[in-house]
This record gives sequence, structure tokens and C-alpha cells, in this order.
Amino acid sequence: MTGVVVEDVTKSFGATPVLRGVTLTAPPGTLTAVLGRSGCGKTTLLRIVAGFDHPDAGTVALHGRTVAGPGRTLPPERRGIGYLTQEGSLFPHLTVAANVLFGLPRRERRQGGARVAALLETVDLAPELADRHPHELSGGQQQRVALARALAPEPAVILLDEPFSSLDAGLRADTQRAVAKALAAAGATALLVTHDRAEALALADQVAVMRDGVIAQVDAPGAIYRDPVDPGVAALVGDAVLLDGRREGAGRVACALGVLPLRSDVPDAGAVRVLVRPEQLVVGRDGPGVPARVRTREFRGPDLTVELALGGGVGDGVDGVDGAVVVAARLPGDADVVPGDDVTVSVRGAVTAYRV
Ligand SMILES: Nc1ncnc2c1ncn2[C@@H]1O[C@H](COP(=O)(O)OP(=O)(O)OP(=O)(O)O)[C@@H](O)[C@H]1O
Repeated sequence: MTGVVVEDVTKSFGATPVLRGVTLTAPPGTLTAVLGRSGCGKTTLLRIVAGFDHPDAGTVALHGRTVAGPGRTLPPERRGIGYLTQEGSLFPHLTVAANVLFGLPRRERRQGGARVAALLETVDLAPELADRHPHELSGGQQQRVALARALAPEPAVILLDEPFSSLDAGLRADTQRAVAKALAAAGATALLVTHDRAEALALADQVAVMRDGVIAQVDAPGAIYRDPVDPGVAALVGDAVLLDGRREGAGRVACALGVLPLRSDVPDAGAVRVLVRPEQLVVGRDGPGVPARVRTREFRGPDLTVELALGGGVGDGVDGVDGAVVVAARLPGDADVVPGDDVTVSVRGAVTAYRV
């Protein structure tokens, strides 16, 4: 098997287990985002793939070659990897060109001018930046230089540890696009560690959700958003409305939002947890669905988020919150609703239920 293959890797620091049996395959030439909350073990996994840390058990293979496993450890410099950190870690005293040149194998450095120019173009940096020093660049430009340097030796595998997290929102989107394009052009197998779900969903070919030192689910971005394996993964990959419910006949579930169709049926036994995405909620004045009262409104430009108190207490003169189930809905930015409005809420499309 080519690509990056991690099998049953465990790692503890002292008595604290950090990786509890991580298994993950990143197909060749694709970008896999490892998404998880802070402290779940993402960086540790990346460092083990790179060879900066060693697994207690399990194996790592890069393009068919075992680089870590029982009785076998290949040092980082012989693994054919590039590593890009949050800070990029450029040499401050070297120009952009010299920084990138440093990434080339020693024997190619003397004749490296054309290659440096090509690498800068790959990461979407203007040629005139070649003579600047890192402090004369924006954070996003610095990250692109660092990526150009990491790509210089043409690594088969590139490891990216939160490379965009220190960039402000405007720079981040541009830099993400440039990096994704450069990685695709390089054809490297990439592992991107991030806690930013929007970044993971936008950039990756597959998203691996990591939780408590294990991979909870690996899937294409659309699939993992639509069909998360459990409510925890659902909430990690997107905003989630999670409600208590029970099955109500074949393929249907009853909850505070009414009786709703299921994407796939659940066994007819006991309570379930119902997942609805905020964009599935349709808010009207006298439409179908259940009554609700608008509790809060948060304007975000193209859209806005409202908190709705469902059912109980609505219309009885109190503020509709006590004892009511509260859900968040996403509406178009020009939606004409304000706190205190009485509305109706229905659900567009089918929902997912999990047995509890
Ligand atoms: N060298 C080390 N010695 C002891 N504990 C460590 C070491 N490296 C990491 N840890 C611990 O292992 C856990 C996982 O750390 P890791 O950096 O892998 O998480 P992460 O998911 O990358 O988090 P973040 O997004 O905050 O970087 C943390 O509790 C951390 O404190």
C-alpha cells in the first residue's frame, strides 16, 4: 500500500496515554486533514509520522516502506518528508530565495536559481519577493515561503501542523488556497493537522476526526458532515442541533421539532439522539412546524444565527425560555426576525438519529 499508513499506533508520555491505537491511511497524492480539539494528540501523531517521536507500539509506513515499528526506526531525514509548522520557522537572516534554496539537496543548491523561481511560482509568490527577508513579508507570505522550502526536495509526504492558525482571517483564506494548490501540483501525500473544521472541510480530500487519542471517523468532507458516526463527531465537524427523541414508526423520529423523516432507520428500541443541522431549520411566521420564540439574534453579514425557544412557554407572556428546548438556526442575513418574535420552525430534509 502506498501513501501514509499508520497502524494501531500507541504513545504515552509518562503515565498519560496520548495515542490509544491510531489507525489511518492517507492515499497517495491526497490531502488528509486530522481534525480534533486541542490536546487530542494530533501533533503527537504528526511527529511520530515525521520520526521526531517514536511510537510505543504500532507501525508507520510511508509509500510502502515501514519507517517506524517493532525494531525499526528510520530517522526523519531519511523518510522523504517535508514538515511545515505553525510559525514556518524561516531563517531570519536569509532572503526568501536563500531560505528556499536551503531546502534543496546540497548538490543542487549552486544551480538552484530556476528551481527556486519555479517553487515561488508554485506557492503563488511574486518573483520580486525573492530578495526580501522574512520580516519584510506578511505572515501568509512567510508561510508560503516555508512551504516552498519544504517542497524543494520533492518530498513524497508533507506534514503540516496548523500552518494557518497564526494568520488573520483574510490572509488565512488566501494562504490556504495557495497552499492547497501547491500541494496538489506537487502531488505529495499531505497530512494537515488542524482544529479548524471549516479549514478541514474546505481543503481536505478526506477528514480524519481524532478524539481522545483515536481516530473516530475518516471520510470525505461531505460524507463526514452528512453522516457523522456519532453526536460527538457531528458537533466537531459542524454546528449541530442535538435533541432527545424516540422512533415513531418506520423511518421516522419524534423530537421537539416534530415528527421527522430519518436518513436511515434506527432499531425500534429506547431513546435516540436526533441530529439536525442549523441550515435545515426553516423559520416562518405562520408556516408548518412547531411554534417557537426568537430568543437571540447574531448578525454575521451573509447570514445570521437565531436562538429559538421551542414549544413550551411560547405565547404565554413569559420569555419562552424556561423549560423550553432551545435550538440555533442559521438564516439569510436579511431575515426579518428579532428577539421576542413568535415564529414557526420546520425542518428541511431528513435527519439522523443515534441510539443512546
Ligand atoms: N513531550 C511531551 N511530554 C509530555 N506530554 C506531552 C508531550 N507532548 C505532548 N504531550 C501531551 O500530549 C497531549 C497531546 O498533545 P498534542 O500536542 O499531540 O495535542 P494536539 O491535539 O496537537 O493539541 P494542540 O492542537 O493544542 O496542539 C497533551 O496533553 C500534551 O500535553
